[in-house]
Amino acid sequence: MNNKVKLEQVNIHFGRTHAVRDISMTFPENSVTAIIGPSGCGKSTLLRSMNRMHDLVATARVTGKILVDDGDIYEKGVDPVAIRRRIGMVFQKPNPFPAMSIYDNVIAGYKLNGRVPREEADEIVESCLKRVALWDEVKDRLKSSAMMLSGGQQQRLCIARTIAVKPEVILMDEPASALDPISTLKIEELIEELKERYTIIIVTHNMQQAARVSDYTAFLYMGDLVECGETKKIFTTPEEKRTEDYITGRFG
Ligand SMILES: Nc1ncnc2c1ncn2[C@@H]1O[C@H](COP(=O)(O)OP(=O)(O)OP(=O)(O)O)[C@@H](O)[C@H]1O
Repeated sequence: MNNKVKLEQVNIHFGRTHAVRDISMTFPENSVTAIIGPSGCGKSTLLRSMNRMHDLVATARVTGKILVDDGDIYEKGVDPVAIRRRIGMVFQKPNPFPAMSIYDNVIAGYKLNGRVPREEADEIVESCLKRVALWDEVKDRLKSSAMMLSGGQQQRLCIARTIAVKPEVILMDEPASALDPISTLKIEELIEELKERYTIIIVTHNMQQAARVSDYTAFLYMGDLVECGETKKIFTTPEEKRTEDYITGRFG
């Protein structure tokens, strides 16, 4: 399998805090990789480095290489906005644009490329909403505010907005942790489907969720990558004692 994203000796500092320490690993194309580990171990920090979110944080410093299709996304001259289009992000709390309708939320990012003919926009909205299994629930109220939707529906809308810009990689930061069990299940099923087209990297606190949705798992502890490999192996026969202690609930 092709490696879509490759990290080479990635270090991330916030001022004097060394949040991510010398991490090298790969993320295979069309697969789901879960990043797990106790609170504060650097999961979100690592995830955010993969679409240059730290550019917006004055104290943050990212060193090493982050390669997508072998191109370093931090290389001089690379436009971070173009990177964020290729590498989309879904956050913990659903964040639809509150003043926009359901329809406008889906097409908002795509429209940044320029004017979009009505028919093309209609097609994109319908196909993206179908792909996140929201179409049947909202097709009769596309012009209603996105804030009228439930939390789980809002999160699926945000995923529709993310895929509308045709990303290659989708980063998800605890995408279901603010949702009820049924909405969580829907998001997990959706992740399974999305990996056919995208490379997915998900941060989760929920070990069962990591075991259910991911093909590969990376375990981080205090900024270090302790172990990374096939999810089945990490959860049954991990190499490192710290991994075993964490997944069996002995700490964290
Ligand atoms: N913007 C920031 N400024 C300063 N320090 C930060 C910033 N973001 C993260 N950190 C620090 O980096 C370290 C890693 O934090 P991070 O949020 O990545 O952990 P996490 O594993 O995602 O935790 P959680 O599971 O609780 O969300 C922590 O020590 C945190 O305080």
